[in-house]
Amino acid sequence: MAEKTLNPFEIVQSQIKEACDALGETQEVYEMLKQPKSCMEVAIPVRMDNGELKIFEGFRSLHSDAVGPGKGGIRYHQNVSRDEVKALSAWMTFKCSVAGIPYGGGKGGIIVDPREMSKGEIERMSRKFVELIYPVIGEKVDIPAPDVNTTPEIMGWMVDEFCKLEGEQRIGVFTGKPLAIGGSLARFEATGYGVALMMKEAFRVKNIDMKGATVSVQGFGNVGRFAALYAQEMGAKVIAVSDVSCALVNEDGIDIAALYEYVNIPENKNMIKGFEGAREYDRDSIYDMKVDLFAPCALENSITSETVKRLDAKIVVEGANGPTTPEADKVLQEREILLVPDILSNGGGVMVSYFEWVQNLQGYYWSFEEVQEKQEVKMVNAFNDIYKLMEERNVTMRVAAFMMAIKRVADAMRCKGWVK
Ligand SMILES: NC(=O)C1=CN([C@@H]2O[C@H](COP(=O)(O)OP(=O)(O)OC[C@H]3O[C@@H](n4cnc5c(N)ncnc54)[C@H](OP(=O)(O)O)[C@@H]3O)[C@@H](O)[C@H]2O)C=CC1
Ligand SMILES: O=C(O)CCC(=O)C(=O)O
Repeated sequence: MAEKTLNPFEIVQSQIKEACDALGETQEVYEMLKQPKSCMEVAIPVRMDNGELKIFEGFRSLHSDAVGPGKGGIRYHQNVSRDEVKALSAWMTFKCSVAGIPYGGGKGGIIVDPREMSKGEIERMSRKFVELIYPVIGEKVDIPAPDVNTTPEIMGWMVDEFCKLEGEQRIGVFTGKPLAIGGSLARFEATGYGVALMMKEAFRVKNIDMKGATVSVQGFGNVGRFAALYAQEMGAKVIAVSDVSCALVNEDGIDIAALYEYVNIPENKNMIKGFEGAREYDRDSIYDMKVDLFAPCALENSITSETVKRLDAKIVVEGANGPTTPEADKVLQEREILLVPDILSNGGGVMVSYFEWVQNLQGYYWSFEEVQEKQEVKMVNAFNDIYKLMEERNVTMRVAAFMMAIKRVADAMRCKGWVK
């Protein structure tokens, strides 16, 4: 039977409800958290290269600013919707809370397939989007960053546009910027590096030696490729990866560094298809790999009540936001597969975005090693705290992460007198 809903906003609401119930939280807290504080919708006019005027639909949602300014990426994708952006902004609130950084949650998105646009068109659209959401973003208001199909280069255009409107340098308003204009070392690698750190912790608690442990990774974008690279560096054998073009399989381990170079060759269009060091299958074959650990690093609703039947793994570490549906969550729990939830495992990106913002505000910059060391300490501590709570309360790791996150946000709302 098909699942009742794959709407990410309904999914995040059910996750909030479950954690509020487990915490014995008040109805007021649930009511405050179950929807964003605001969600701006904009129509973005863009003059295309052929002279035609096209209007794109965009959103910026601020879920909560109880703990601090909103924080979260901007996504360019044809399947972006208002509900998706609202859900992603809520996950950001809880992710920042789990990471222990002083932010609330925000997220933006434009309904667009950037593959069909020239670089000039993407730049004009990005600048116009900033002009339109200018009233609701700011260094101490809501701080965007990259997400699916958005890059440091795009952040560079956006921060330039914002500073023009502001009339002064306010570079902390966007993170994930190029290094030359205030980006942080180790931000580009941060989300995938964090996913690999969480793989290491999950192997440790499951008593599996990471050296030689088998891993499959869905998605070979910013998150997937660095998760695979660092996992390999930590000793794991990455036997399968996929993107929209195909799945690649090599039981002896794929040479991820070589694949990384391959996708960066311009004629390969950022896709893994055609790489010679592995066999090629259709992209969804990634679900059929027998592995110790599966890392979904693409989009929402990857592990559903259908695809979960195909998984043969002991651990799932979520690199993407919202890759597992609630029904699939239950099946993983019944099968005693350890799931390290997105709001913990992909929190490395926003954590290093926070470090970038701190460096911008103080005008003093750290080394690559310093950033990664700080990231590792914070993420490993968060893993241990959540794992302990999971054991104490006999809940899943996802529920434990939401419980920890919601408690911190609820405490902040109480201190401000917003809820009882
Ligand atoms: N970037 C960041 O810092 C953070 C990102 N995230 C989340 O991680 C996920 C990935 O983001 P990011 O890596 O930045 O995005 P990218 O756009 O860089 O990469 C997305 C990847 O997913 C692939 N993909 C899309 N659909 C499928 C599919 N059906 N099967 C297999 N692969 C697929 C894309 O393939 P192709 O390129 O061929 O289209 C691409 O390789 C998202 O959920 C995002 O919200 C979470 C935290 C931080
Ligand atoms: O780096 C950031 O601020 C946000 C990254 C993001 O969008 C996410 O974690 O989903």
